[in-house]
Amino acid sequence: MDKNAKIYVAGHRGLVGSAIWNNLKAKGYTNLVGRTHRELDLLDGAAVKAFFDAEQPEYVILAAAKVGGIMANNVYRADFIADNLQIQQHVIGESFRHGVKKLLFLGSTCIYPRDAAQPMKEEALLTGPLEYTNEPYAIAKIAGLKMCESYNLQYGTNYIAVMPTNLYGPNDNFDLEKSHVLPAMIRKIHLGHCLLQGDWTALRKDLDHLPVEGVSGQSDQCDILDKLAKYGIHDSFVELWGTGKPLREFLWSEEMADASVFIMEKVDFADLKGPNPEVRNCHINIGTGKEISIGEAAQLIAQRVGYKGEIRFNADKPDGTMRKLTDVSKLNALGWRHQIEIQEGIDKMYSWYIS
Ligand SMILES: NC(=O)C1=CN([C@@H]2O[C@H](COP(=O)(O)OP(=O)(O)OC[C@H]3O[C@@H](n4cnc5c(N)ncnc54)[C@H](OP(=O)(O)O)[C@@H]3O)[C@@H](O)[C@H]2O)C=CC1
Ligand SMILES: C[C@H]1O[C@H](OP(=O)(O)OP(=O)(O)OC[C@H]2O[C@@H](n3cnc4c(=O)[nH]c(N)nc43)[C@H](O)[C@@H]2O)[C@@H](O)[C@@H](O)C1=O
Repeated sequence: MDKNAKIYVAGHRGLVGSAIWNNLKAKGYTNLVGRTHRELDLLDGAAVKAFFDAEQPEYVILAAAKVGGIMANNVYRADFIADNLQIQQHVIGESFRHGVKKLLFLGSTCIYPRDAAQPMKEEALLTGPLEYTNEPYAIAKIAGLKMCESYNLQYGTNYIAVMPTNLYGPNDNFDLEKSHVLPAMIRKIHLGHCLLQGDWTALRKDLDHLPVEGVSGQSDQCDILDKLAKYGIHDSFVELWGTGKPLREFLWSEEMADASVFIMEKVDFADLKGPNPEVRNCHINIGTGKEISIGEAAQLIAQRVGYKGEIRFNADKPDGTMRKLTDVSKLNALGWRHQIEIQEGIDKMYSWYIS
């Protein structure tokens, strides 16, 4: 990609999009275009067309989506499939109609069957039933992957679909109900620590930054305690979801960004297609190839926070899939490998969170 080529980063304020934006800038790309959700609703097809008509980007990175953790996916099922299908239809469709040279689509490793052999290879796609808790979202992501593959095969476009594992990092979503597991556990254990230490200044600062169902740092102490208890945060223990037994893989968001830019710069669909007459599974898993249990991750967070209270698990909440370790041999063979391991990532994330 030419350093002054116009690159549209959809979702450029999100966890991954903001990291991709910063990575591109650091690599000397000078002509980046972004629109906030408020400036451009990607559900509005006419608005997306008008944006592409006006901006004519040469490259597109689609990191905008309706995204959330296990509870959000399981509850807002219709929104997750409807919104993500529309966002993909509009952005990939307008990229095609405007002759975009290359597009990167971000899917997710939840596209693989719940019981896929571990670690999960790209070829495992569509070989079995999906995990129920995020099936709508996964179906939307599979559709996005197939849109890229189908445009490439019918029209000769160069759209690459990447399937990231669980991601975490700065600008993550710390909502106590809708977020992914690492930001959720970091915030819950941080708030539990504040309670145990009687550090109401830090606790009120957190709630001022991100109120919980209307309870902010200015609220009465008893209202704060009631609300935090509803989310499992008590003065002597913190209650997390599930059994703590599921295994997860976690990639630092800034490394996800680096892998995304690496693929945009160095990998084309022609490299992935191979000799097979029936072309499928040209997508690329992006991850670390390493896993940790939710319980072990909670302990790493408690150590980093300095939390001395008890950590409990509530098995009435869903575990989701028990494992979803990615096979990253294709990514490694292409020349990219992660550097940041989970302990360092948790340290970095908590330092950012309390800064
Ligand atoms: N986080 C993770 O663990 C993983 C993420 N992914 C994928 O990576 C990509 C980025 O995810 P992530 O950065 O975590 O998500 P975020 O929620 O942090 O960022 C998504 C961005 O998309 C924007 N957005 C959502 N809906 C719309 C809309 N209708 N119109 C315009 N903008 C919209 C959001 O804006 P706003 O917040 O203002 O609504 C936000 O800036 C997604 O495709 C996701 O599926 C894949 C695997 C794991
Ligand atoms: C990236 C990935 O993310 C999602 O899949 P997920 O990995 O299942 O979701 P999650 O990050 O929320 O991790 C859930 C695991 O963690 C345990 N857990 C404990 N305590 C909390 C807690 O407080 N919050 C949350 N969210 N989970 C908790 C919980 O019991 C379960 O075992 C989908 O979007 C999927 O489509 C996808 O793409």
